[in-house]
Amino acid sequence: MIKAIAVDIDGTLTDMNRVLCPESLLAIKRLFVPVILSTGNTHCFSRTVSVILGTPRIFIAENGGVLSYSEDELEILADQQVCEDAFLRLSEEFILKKYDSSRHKYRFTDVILERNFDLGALVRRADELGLPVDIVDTAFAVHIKDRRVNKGTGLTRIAQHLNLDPMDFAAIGDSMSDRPMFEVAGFRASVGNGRPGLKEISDYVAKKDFGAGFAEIVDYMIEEEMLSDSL
Ligand SMILES: O=C(O)COP(=O)(O)O
Ligand SMILES: [Mg+2]
Repeated sequence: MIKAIAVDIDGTLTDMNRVLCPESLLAIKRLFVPVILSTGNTHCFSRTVSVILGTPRIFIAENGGVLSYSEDELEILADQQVCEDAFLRLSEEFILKKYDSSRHKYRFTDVILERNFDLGALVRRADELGLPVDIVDTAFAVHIKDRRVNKGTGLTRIAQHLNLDPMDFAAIGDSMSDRPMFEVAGFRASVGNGRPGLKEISDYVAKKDFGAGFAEIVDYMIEEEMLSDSL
């Protein structure tokens, strides 16, 4: 039985403009298991989203670099300096622009870039140089992140905190940054707009995109009686 849900924000609960889909809110209201947000966004953004959606203050931010356990308890699990060093090294060869650099001060563990360069070439070069980072494209931004964390390590730690097993979770998402949490969860579902590399390891692929796809997945799990009614 599924005892909790880990859900991505951008491209899963929102549309491509990062606007919340009304279907997402209605679907969250239909759910009777905890909904844990799992996102590449900052902890401040994620916290605000959790307030307006009415989900727990337990969530995964910065792709597992930052975890929140309560209103005021954060855990920082990655080293932003390794990402800054990688950014500087790669900037010697590529014209890279930090995404929304004025708001970068709210990020604790990664560096995010605008998607205005040859991503494949950047990833290859980072590998050649042996930089200790992952470069992940979420379709919204490109993240340079500490290799030691991802949404899967985040989900494993959050599950421990809740006295659950990661297999007790359903994971729902759209991009390759969701793949590590799909690899540890007990049930995985992609929205229709999800990346092929995520869909291929999904147990259920929604026909619909964005929030309508998320709602379709929630309805499927309820109809199939996959959700536990006691935590
Ligand atoms: O931070 C991003 O680039 C995308 O965020 P997401 O993980 O909620 O899709
Ligand atoms: Mg996403």
